[in-house]
Amino acid sequence: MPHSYRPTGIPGLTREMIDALMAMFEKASAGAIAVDRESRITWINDSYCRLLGVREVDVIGRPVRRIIPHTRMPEVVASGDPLLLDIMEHDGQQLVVTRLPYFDEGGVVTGAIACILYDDLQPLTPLVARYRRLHQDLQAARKALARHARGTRYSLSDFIGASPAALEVKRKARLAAGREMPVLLQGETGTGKEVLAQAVHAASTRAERPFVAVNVAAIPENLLEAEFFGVAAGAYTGAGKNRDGRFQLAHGGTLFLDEVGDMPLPLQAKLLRALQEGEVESLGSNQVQAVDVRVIAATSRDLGQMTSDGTFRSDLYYRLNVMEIAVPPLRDRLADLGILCESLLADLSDGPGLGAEITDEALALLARHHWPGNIRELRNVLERALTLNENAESLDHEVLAQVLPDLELPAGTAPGAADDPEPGVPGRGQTLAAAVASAERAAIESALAASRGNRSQAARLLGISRSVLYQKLDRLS
Ligand SMILES: Nc1ncnc2c1ncn2[C@@H]1O[C@H](COP(=O)(O)OP(=O)(O)OP(=O)(O)O)[C@@H](O)[C@H]1O
Repeated sequence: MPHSYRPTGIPGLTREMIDALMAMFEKASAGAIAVDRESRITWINDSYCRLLGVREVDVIGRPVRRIIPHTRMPEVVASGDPLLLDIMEHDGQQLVVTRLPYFDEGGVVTGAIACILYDDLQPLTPLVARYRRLHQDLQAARKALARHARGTRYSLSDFIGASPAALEVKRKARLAAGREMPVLLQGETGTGKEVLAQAVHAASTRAERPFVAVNVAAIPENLLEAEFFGVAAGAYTGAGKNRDGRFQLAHGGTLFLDEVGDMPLPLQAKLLRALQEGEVESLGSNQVQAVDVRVIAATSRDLGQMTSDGTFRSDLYYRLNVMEIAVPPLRDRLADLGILCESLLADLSDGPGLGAEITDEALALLARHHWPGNIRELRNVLERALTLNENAESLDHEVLAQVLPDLELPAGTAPGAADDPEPGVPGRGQTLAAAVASAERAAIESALAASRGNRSQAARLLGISRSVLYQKLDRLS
């Protein structure tokens, strides 16, 4: 066997030094053993003999592996490197061991010594438990980082709900994740379409690739094409270099087309071509680029009706609608109100078990609201209630009655309303910015309620463009 050398200048332990340490090993360890350069046993103490169930005379001179099959002493002899801490299995028992090589005067490995630090892992339980916890935290942090890197925050467990309607949505989402087909998510604003799109991506084989979201309604019409397909250098004044569109950015991954029903007809034709051919052409370029993109589209509008009206291409509709997931409005799954509130309150207070609970009367009050803004609106309502009720342990119906837009509640159901500010009217002690934000929020929610969640109509009622309404909704969520 080739013998290892200690690099010159770095003294190793000599047999003499080991002999001096032997007495300590004898006493402190649950067993100690030494081997020569051929990994034959040269010395073994009584406690190790007892542990192995052998007699010293029977093992001296024998290859150590014959007596202790899982020992790594031969490795230490061969490499000259110590194995300071290791767990070795022997006869179903786990032993914590340390192994050190020793050297002659010339720095050549002449053997190794091993001793058992613990023959019972019990004293190490707190350490092992701590290690496990740290390991789990590390895994969770790695996952969160990976999600962040690929642009998703949600997985399927973030779609909260246990009602039959919610379970059906999750079942379909799981099915969609296992296939490559396009998915169309149909549902009102704030029902969780983006949560689902991200969850489908995160559970699909494309999970490690990009997730790129584009809200068609939020982008001014004249910029949509460049946003989707990119711009070639010199395409127009100011286009200094090539700029990738969302399609190119999503290559290999998933493109989430939110509010696809708001796409102008000419762009629908280009989108259809990109999906059919798997290639795109940047604005101002005459070259096509191959793209491999899975599309998940979402809409709050009735695309079927739009195809009959001629405002949405039926060929594109069939292309996108290979698998449809109808996401129910909150009012149709009120059974989920309790767990939704629990989860949203935990989220708003930075962790489960922290923050306020919600009383049964408060839940009953919430169940009477129509929820035009769905879960986004529920989240906002709870957030405002928490602000009003900062130090209380539970949110009761009185607090919630103050923050629910009264439009959607029968008259007289807001106890204490006489003392409260009108919706949209600043409360005492509010800053101007907070008062303006709260008035704006109330106006938007009222408009959404009046238009039953139809955002184009709500934007008209508010006298703003759809894209401005979307920007405001984004800031509110
Ligand atoms: N089932 C759910 N469980 C927990 N949170 C949800 C759920 N659905 C929606 N949310 C929360 O509600 C907010 C709105 O969700 P999301 O953006 O996915 O809705 P959307 O249907 O895409 O809305 P829009 O059509 O207006 O873009 C987010 O804060 C999201 O976390």
